[in-house]
Amino acid sequence: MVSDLEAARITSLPEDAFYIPNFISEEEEQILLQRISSAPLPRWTHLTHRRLQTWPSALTKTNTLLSSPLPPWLITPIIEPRFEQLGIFADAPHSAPNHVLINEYRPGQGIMPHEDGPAYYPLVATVSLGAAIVLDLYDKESEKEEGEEGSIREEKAEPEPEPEADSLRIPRFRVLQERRSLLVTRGKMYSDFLHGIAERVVDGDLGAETICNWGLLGDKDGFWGGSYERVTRTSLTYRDVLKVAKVGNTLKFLGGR
Ligand SMILES: O=C(O)CCC(=O)C(=O)O
Ligand SMILES: [Fe+2]
Repeated sequence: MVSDLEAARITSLPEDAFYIPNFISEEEEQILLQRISSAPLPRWTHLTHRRLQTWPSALTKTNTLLSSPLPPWLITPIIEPRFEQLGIFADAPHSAPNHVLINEYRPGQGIMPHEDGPAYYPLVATVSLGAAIVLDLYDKESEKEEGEEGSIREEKAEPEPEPEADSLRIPRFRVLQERRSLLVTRGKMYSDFLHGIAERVVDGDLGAETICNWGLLGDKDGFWGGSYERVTRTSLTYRDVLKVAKVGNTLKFLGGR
C-alpha cells in the first residue's frame, strides 16, 4: 500500500486524481458488503438505475447535514487510520469526511454524467466493492454547449436521461476502478468535469491507451482481453459536507436535563 498520496497520482489526468489498488483487504471488503446488505430496507433509496444508502442521513433542502457521527463500520479502517495516514481530508474544513453515499449498481445500471456540486468540499474519496467498473469523465464545457449539464442531489432521484443520449456522449477520460481500490478526485478534477457510469453489461476497450490509470492497476489479469462482464459493484463515496447544523439536545424538549 502506498504511504504517500503523490505516488498514487493519475498523472494523465488534470489535477487532482489519485488511484490506490488493494486499499482494503478481501476480508474488510466482505465485512463492509455484509454491513451494507444487512442495513434495514428503509435505508435504501431506490432509483430507476441504481439504489443508494446515505450515511448518517440525507442533506436538508438547504444542503445542510444534521450533525451526527458516521457509524463505526464506515470509520474503521477506512477513515481511521488509512485516510488519516494519507492526509486525504487534511485540508478539508472538518479535516475528515462527515458523509458517505453508498451506491449499488447491478449489471446494466449506471449513473448519468453529473457533478457533485457545491454542498461538499471539492474532494471525493471512493472505495469500490464487489467488482470493477469504469468511471467516465466528461468535459463540462462541451456538456454546457449541448445544454445538458447534469447535477445531482442524493436525496431525490435525478432525472434519468434517454439511454440513447447517454451513449452518444464521448468521455474525455476513463478510470478503471478495481474492487477494493480507492479513487480520490479533488480540485479541478472535481469542479471542471462531469462523471458518470455507463449503463452497460460489459465494459470494453480496456487498455493502456484508453484507461488513464492502467499503469496503477493492482491486477490486470482480468482485463487483458480488453473487456469484462459487469457484476454487482458497490461504491462508498466519502465527502465533507460544508454546512453542518448542530441539533440541540432533544432531551431538553422532553423535559429532561
Ligand atoms: O459509484 C461511483 O463511483 C460514483 C457515484 C457518484 O458519482 C455519486 O454518488 O455522486
Ligand atoms: Fe457523483
